[in-house]
Amino acid sequence: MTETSYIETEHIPVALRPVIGALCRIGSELSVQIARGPLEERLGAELGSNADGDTQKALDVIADKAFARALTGTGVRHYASEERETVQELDPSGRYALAIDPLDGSSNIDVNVSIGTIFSIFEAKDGAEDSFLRDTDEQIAAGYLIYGPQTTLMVTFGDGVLQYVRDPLDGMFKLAAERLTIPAGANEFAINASNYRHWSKPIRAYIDDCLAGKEGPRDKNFNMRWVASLVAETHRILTRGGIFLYPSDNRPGYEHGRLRMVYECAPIAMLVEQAGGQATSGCDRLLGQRADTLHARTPLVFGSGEKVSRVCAYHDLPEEEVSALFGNRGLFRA
Ligand SMILES: O=P(O)(O)OC[C@H]1O[C@](O)(COP(=O)(O)O)[C@@H](O)[C@@H]1O
Ligand SMILES: [Mg+2]
Ligand SMILES: [Mg+2]
Repeated sequence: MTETSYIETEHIPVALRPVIGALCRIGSELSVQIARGPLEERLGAELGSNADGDTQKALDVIADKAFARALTGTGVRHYASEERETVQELDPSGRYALAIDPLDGSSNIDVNVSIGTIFSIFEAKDGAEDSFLRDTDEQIAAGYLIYGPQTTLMVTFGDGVLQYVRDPLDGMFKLAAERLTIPAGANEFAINASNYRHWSKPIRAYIDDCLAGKEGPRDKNFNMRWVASLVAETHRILTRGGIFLYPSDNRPGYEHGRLRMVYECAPIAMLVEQAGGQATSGCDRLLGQRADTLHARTPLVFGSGEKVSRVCAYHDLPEEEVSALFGNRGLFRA
């Protein structure tokens, strides 16, 4: 089988078909391994830590090596991975630079909850790092694979979001939807609320007002979700709406949040905008910003546009308003 026989290619730009095909081939293999769970050799075993100091699990390393190998010879010149300190050259004459989070949500490997792979593609520059430390608006493609009850590829080439589902009957990724848009009006927010005491006042005020529900200034009830897999949260929001926040907070090392710009936030932001939503680093549009190091972190807020703008508006409230208890927060009372 050639790489491109793993996915229906009609909507994929010709030059990128080998790259997307290779991602789907490895995604397919990983989905089988992940589905076997404990029948496999300890996928969730801790091996040590990666360049960024995060714990590295066996599956993080397996996925990284498999993607690097499969992408060699597909037109990828520069390969940047969460699991590697520096950029690796795969194909000196390749046209593309690909950044990858080979396994996202690795705390969920052992508990049978959705995990995934996130990727971002640029036209390569001569400089390895220069190919990634640039305006995120210059991405030419972005997407993720999610390994859940269904294995799905969500991808954009800058003209809307395409959804492909892996058919377990023949292992082929088949087009399930195109021009996907984030539904408006879902009353769901996703944030790791255990960090409440570390957040800034505007983030606390925003969440306080959601929690106050019908009795608060928002005058409606909300639901909260936290899967701890960015791919799973993104998939839910692309499918039924809502908002995701991983803000900066005052824990040491979290001054810029937790998530990484190059291979997590930039590709998710491109997908979200292509689906009609918004993505910011709290207030400022994320696309258009650039990372200054390969593993740099950034706060991330994304989801349906109206909700993301509201988070930004809380940052503009005067001090007495963000400090006030929700009952007294006058400006947001309808
Ligand atoms: O454990 P926390 O602080 O809630 O962080 C959860 C976040 O960390 C991540 O798992 C980080 O990704 P990795 O598993 O690739 O390191 C995200 O998927 C998720 O949104
Ligand atoms: Mg991740
Ligand atoms: Mg990861």
